[in-house]
Amino acid sequence: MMTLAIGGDHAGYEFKSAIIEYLNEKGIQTKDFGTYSADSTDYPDFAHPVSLAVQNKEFPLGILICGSGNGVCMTANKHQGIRAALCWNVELSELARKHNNANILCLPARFISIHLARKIVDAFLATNFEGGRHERRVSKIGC
Ligand SMILES: O=C(CO)[C@H](O)[C@H](O)[C@H](O)COP(=O)(O)O
Repeated sequence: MMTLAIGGDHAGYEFKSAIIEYLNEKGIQTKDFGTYSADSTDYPDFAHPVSLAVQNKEFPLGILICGSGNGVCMTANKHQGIRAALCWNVELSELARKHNNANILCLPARFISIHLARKIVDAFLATNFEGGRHERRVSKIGC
């Protein structure tokens, strides 16, 4: 059974709770790296641990959430082997997996609905890397 790493700051707290519940109902386990309340926090404090855990192959994929999604995405992409993608619709989520072999999904909690966030997560988990020409391009990213 798959286990995912998930984390986010105060702006992502409600979404994180809802996504964890949604995934657990589907039989997908999660390791919650925090934050654990809506009190103000700093997104790197959660984005770094999630990224490290995925980088170290403790988890195949991760989900990070903050207000815009940009802060967690920038932080995650500092890690070797991490390809974090900021996705605000289903098509971007599919493309992030198909073409970029993204291993961390970043969500902008202040700009999308939780309903859409669930669909974006579904797409991310259901889509595989296509390889082929994209393999060459991803390898040229050099991470
Ligand atoms: O979006 C974010 C970082 O990219 C954060 O979640 C915050 O929303 C953003 O930094 C604004 O901070 P605030 O303390 O919630 O006003």
